[in-house]
Amino acid sequence: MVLAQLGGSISKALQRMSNATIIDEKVLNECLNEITRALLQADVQFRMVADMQKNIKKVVNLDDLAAGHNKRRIIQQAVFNELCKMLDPGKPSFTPKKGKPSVIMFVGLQGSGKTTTCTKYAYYHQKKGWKPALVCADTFRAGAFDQLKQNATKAKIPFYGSYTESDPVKIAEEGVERFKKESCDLIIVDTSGRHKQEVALFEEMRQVSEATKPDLIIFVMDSSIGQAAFDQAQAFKQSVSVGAVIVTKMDGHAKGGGALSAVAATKSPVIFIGTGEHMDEFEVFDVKPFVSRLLGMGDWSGFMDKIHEVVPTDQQPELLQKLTEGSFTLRIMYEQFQNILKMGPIGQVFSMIPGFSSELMPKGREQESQAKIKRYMYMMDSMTNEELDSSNLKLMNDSRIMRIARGSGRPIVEVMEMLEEYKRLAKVWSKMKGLKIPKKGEMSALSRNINAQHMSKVLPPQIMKQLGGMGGLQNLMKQMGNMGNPKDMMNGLV
Ligand SMILES: Nc1nc2c(ncn2[C@@H]2O[C@H](COP(=O)(O)OP(=O)(O)OP(=O)(O)O)[C@@H](O)[C@H]2O)c(=O)[nH]1
Repeated sequence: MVLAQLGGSISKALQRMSNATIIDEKVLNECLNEITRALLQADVQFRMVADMQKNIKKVVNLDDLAAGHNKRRIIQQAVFNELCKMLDPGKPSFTPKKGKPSVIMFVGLQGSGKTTTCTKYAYYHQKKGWKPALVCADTFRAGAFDQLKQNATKAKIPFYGSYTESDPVKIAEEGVERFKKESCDLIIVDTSGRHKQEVALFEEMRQVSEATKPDLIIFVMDSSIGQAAFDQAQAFKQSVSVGAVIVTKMDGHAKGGGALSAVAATKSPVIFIGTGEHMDEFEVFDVKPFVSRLLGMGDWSGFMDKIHEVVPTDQQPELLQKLTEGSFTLRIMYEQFQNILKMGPIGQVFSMIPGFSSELMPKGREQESQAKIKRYMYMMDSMTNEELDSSNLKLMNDSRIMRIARGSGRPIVEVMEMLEEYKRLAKVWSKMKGLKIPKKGEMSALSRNINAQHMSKVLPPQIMKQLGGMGGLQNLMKQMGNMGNPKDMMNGLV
């Protein structure tokens, strides 16, 4: 994975520092120098690295460190924040609205993966119910139109282009106009790839932009781009108003630091990343989880943030009590997963089991979700009885998490995800006040003790609507009567 080496080097530097008995200025400097070297070796721009070092020094107060605070955590947090800052311009990009026509123009260097990414972007939105269309305004590269046509046909997305017209501005204008008339809500314009020295091509890009008045210009960038990245990206930004970035080929082994610099140069957020050549190898990008993974922290900060959200003693005493009483343990979650897998992928039923709502089993993605549940179960297979029977997440310290990841052969971030899921479920269950929580092999207790009031609290609103509100739910539960397990609950539904 791109940037993995950089992440590894930074983590090592932090580890070495935290092994020191006393963290004084010398130790901190050594650590920061090591991080600086790693960033430079990964092709991050010098000025950015220097700024980052200065900023970290500003926020890390050595007196605090001497007072026995968790040094590693403080410095790690500062490094984490700086890396996030590098990738996060602090303002979101334009977000198109379904049903309302938006023109999205793609620009980027030759071979950056622009044409592929245009189709991935269209396909991603099409799956979510949008009506996308593709316009090929790349008249520079022979074969560009054929490539777009082929991709678009495969994904059943309407496209527009020409074999004879050589003016990209004309094609772009015509295409946009046509798809607006056809009520497409996402009109994607692919332009020719260019290099910053190609003045004429930059001028052409400006003209396409002026003619089509895009709502958003996306700069597509190959993650393997090296030191030249910053200047290249800046050249694009200066010519047209780039509003978002997509980084491609994140599945490769390139150093990737250049991509970090280029993102900073455009001052625009990364919105997606490309992770392969196939149409669906495309992911929404989030800065914090990305940097966490980069530093080998898992999504630790998000996880801790959420724990604090969920378990602050003063704000949610009831939840804390539930969690610490052991009412919903990881073992119970494991058993619930077993039940789900036994039942097979039958969408709607999952919403009938408290907490196992559409979030875990999104409709249409049951197979994928099943695989995820299985992975969670492998991880739980690597847990000790103490861990499975405890509902105190504080028990799950770094070394336990690492051990579970190693034992199950899964990345740390997935263990964090699984614990995150547990936390979500524990939260839902805590709302089931007064309900007898099923013990091992006692799933039937759930359906005997549950009442419509409890159920309505945990069912997603759309399911409640489908059931006909509270009245419908009460009827359904009456019908279910003494049915002993969730499978029977399902029979009442389908
Ligand atoms: N591994 C991998 N390959 C990718 C990814 N995105 C694109 N590619 C490949 O990169 C190559 C170039 O992609 P194109 O889409 O043709 O690039 P382009 O930027 O449109 O090229 P120009 O029109 O010359 O500017 C193709 O072989 C793609 O399959 C990705 O996320 N991962």
